[in-house]
Amino acid sequence: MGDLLGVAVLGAGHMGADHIRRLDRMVNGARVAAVADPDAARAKEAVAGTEGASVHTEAEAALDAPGVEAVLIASPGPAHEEALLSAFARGLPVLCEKPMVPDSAGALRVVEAEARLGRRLAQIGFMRRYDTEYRRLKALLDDGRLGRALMLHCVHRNVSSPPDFTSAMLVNSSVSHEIDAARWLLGQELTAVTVLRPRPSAGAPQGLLDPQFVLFETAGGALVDVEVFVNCGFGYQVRCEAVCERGAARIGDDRGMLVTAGGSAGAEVPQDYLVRFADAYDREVQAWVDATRRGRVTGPTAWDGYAASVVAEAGVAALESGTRTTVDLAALPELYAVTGR
Ligand SMILES: NC(=O)c1ccc[n+]([C@@H]2O[C@H](COP(=O)([O-])OP(=O)(O)OC[C@H]3O[C@@H](n4cnc5c(N)ncnc54)[C@H](O)[C@@H]3O)[C@@H](O)[C@H]2O)c1
Ligand SMILES: O[C@H]1[C@H](O)[C@@H](O)[C@H](O)[C@@H](O)[C@H]1O
Repeated sequence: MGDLLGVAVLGAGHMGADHIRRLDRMVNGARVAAVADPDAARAKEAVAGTEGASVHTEAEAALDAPGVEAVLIASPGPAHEEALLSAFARGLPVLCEKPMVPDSAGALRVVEAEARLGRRLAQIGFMRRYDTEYRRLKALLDDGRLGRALMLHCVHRNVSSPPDFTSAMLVNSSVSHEIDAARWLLGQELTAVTVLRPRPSAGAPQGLLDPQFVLFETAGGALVDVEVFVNCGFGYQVRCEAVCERGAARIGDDRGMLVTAGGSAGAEVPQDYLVRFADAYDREVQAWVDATRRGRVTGPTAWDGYAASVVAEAGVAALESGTRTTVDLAALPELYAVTGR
């Protein structure tokens, strides 16, 4: 390994371009060695000002480019399985954006491929685990002061959804974060899901079932509810309140700069995830680079990515059928039992 970890970034869209900037300017110990995007112009624009990065239209070409020692996958979810398996075949450590693989059969193939290697190579991009407020909530729940957690009340609002966003994606793209956060905060698997929906907002694109109300049951008897509203129009808001036996704790209240002017006072509300979770993404990528340089893999596992896909798939089935749907996970491979969550 050189002085700086050479990273190939696959996908130079919203997230990919932000991660390229982060690797180039924010994170210590890494450099962008190659970028792949079928849209070459987008890839070139994303690396403008970045020294020494080769540009490719094929992911495989970027993985084989000189100086590549690790991979950051930021292509759309359906492209992740092939990219992960290609990285595994080359023994390259990977940071893969969520969802790891949107369909659970593909996600299981990734888990099985890594289990066959007998060592972890993948960290999954559930960045909320690196957010300061989420980490404080996790520490509070773990120390037991409030007793057992009984319920999580979650809110996940986006200003607007991208043009190709579907009703299923409210569950398998947006709520995938709450699925992972709930599993992590509670240390329990999610076992069943029900999705209710009020009348769609007039502010949502025609035909999009937005908002939705998602209710999860957990193996330990807790309940997790999520209001997901991806065309709320007013701000990017992610909240979570844990209700425990001896107290409650809430994170995600908008406590940005308070502006007083013209006879009123108001807090700023972030407009997107790149602002709200900027620090979390920085810490996530720095932790990945640091661990990779030490020959280690930490953070959310491929099993966590698989579990999120299975729960999300049950959620989409529940949305479509209007009925409570149970979650059926495969057996946990030894690799993840040992590395734990
Ligand atoms: N962690 C988060 O909060 C967060 C936020 C946004 C997006 N994401 C995830 O990041 C990923 C990318 O999302 P986005 O919003 O940047 O999408 P995007 O559409 O803005 O960008 C995706 C890019 O990937 C390119 N691409 C398509 N197929 C490819 C392939 N096979 N190999 C390489 N590049 C390919 C596209 O041309 C496009 O430039 C998705 O998995 C998404 O769910 C995560
Ligand atoms: O892909 C994005 C991303 O994961 C964001 O964090 C989430 O808020 C959005 O709803 C989702 O569409």
